[in-house]
Amino acid sequence: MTENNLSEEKCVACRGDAPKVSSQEKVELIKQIPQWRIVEKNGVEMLERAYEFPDFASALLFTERVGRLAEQEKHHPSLLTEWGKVTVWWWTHKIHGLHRNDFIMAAKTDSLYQPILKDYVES
Ligand SMILES: C[C@H](O)[C@H](O)[C@H]1CNC2=NC(N)=NC(=O)C2=N1
Repeated sequence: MTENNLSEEKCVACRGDAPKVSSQEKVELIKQIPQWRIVEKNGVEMLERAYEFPDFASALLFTERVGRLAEQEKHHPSLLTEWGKVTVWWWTHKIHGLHRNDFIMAAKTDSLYQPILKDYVES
């Protein structure tokens, strides 16, 4: 399996006529982000992952960093921030489904997680 280089990729500007990922692409891409699952909500396929935290402050810090990443990439998630937990959903609004960008953003989101926990342990 290729190294998880998804997190180094950049999102492409996505248009309304952009193709959704194919079933085969989904199989390959989801292998690179094994903690994520593909769910369907209101007929829209999206990527979903819940991250655990020791408290609300660290959950909020992670939320802030995911928000900053979204602004940088001009691609935005749905976020549910609770005490000790942040649930993230990625999908492409314009195509009402999954684009490669969503898998890239999920991989980038994963890379924000460990540094938060590490800082917490060391604090
Ligand atoms: C106008 C603005 O660029 C668009 O609405 C962008 C913003 N962020 C986005 N985020 C996501 N996830 N999907 C989109 O289609 C999208 N479109």
